[in-house]
Amino acid sequence: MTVIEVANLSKRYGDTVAVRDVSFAVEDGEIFGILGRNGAGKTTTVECVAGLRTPDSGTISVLRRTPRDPALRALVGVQLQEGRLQDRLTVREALELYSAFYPAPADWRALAGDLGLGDRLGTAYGKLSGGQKQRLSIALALIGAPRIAILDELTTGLDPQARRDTWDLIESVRDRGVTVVLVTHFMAEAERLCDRIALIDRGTVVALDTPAGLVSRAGTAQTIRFRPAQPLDDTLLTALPEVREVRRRGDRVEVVGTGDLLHAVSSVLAVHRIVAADLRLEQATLDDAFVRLTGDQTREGR
Ligand SMILES: Nc1ncnc2c1ncn2[C@@H]1O[C@H](COP(=O)(O)OP(=O)(O)OP(=O)(O)O)[C@@H](O)[C@H]1O
Repeated sequence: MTVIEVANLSKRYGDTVAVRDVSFAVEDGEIFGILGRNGAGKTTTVECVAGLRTPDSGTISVLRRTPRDPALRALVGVQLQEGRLQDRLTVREALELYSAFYPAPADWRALAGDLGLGDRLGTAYGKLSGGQKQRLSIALALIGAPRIAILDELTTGLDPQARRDTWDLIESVRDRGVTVVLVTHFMAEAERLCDRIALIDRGTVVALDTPAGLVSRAGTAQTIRFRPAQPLDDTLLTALPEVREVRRRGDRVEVVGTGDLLHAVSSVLAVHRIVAADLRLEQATLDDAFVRLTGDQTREGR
């Protein structure tokens, strides 16, 4: 079931075109990534979806309603980049305050416990670590027991461990049955978490696919290395549409190709009863795909 549908969304600020003709659909229960470098138009897109900005053109439907429908307030939890709280507000006060906004809020004590904030209820926001602030902002996005959570640049500024903890949290949010829209400029984050990704560049969607789909769509080469235990005729491999090149390095074979290369090569080896020893696959990453699909030479904004 589609829970968010964005069709031909455009938005400009004065002379700056922030978003141009963006379309995508988010399915129930998925983690949907909006990935792009700084200034690509990600925040503008999700702010329109959250009803915080008015598009210049295009249509948006969220749970079959228009974004500003008051009924959505309890159904969509939003954690936006500038969601800072007052430094002196404690975790407990913030949670109580926010739960008062909703008709049927989640149990904030349980939520704080689930998010590892149970022992921080009396701590002032200004005294929390970066990771704890992020946990609190996730808790506040979930306090209304929403069906959709929109999380924008959640892990920016966190150290690698706190970032990984936050990834686990996002997965646990999805496991509660909440659909997650995740805005990020971190490739590794999108690759690890997202079921599907809309890759946004200069205000437009340049590709929309699974992480693996984006990698193979970019046509970035992968390499398989192995040592055949029986004699191998290279033409068996070069005949495969997935294979671009077969190289020999001593007793090792290197197969360069695209698509589902590993499956294609291992099927041929199995048919000819050739055992591949020390088999290694060097996979292209989403990082490589990003560079290809956006034509980004500077590799900025990763
Ligand atoms: N309120 C605003 N007024 C004028 N220009 C804006 C405003 N908000 C965003 N922009 C511009 O619109 C473009 C898209 O910005 P947006 O914040 O949507 O991108 P983003 O992909 O979320 O980037 P970031 O990750 O840096 O937040 C940028 O060129 C930005 O400078």
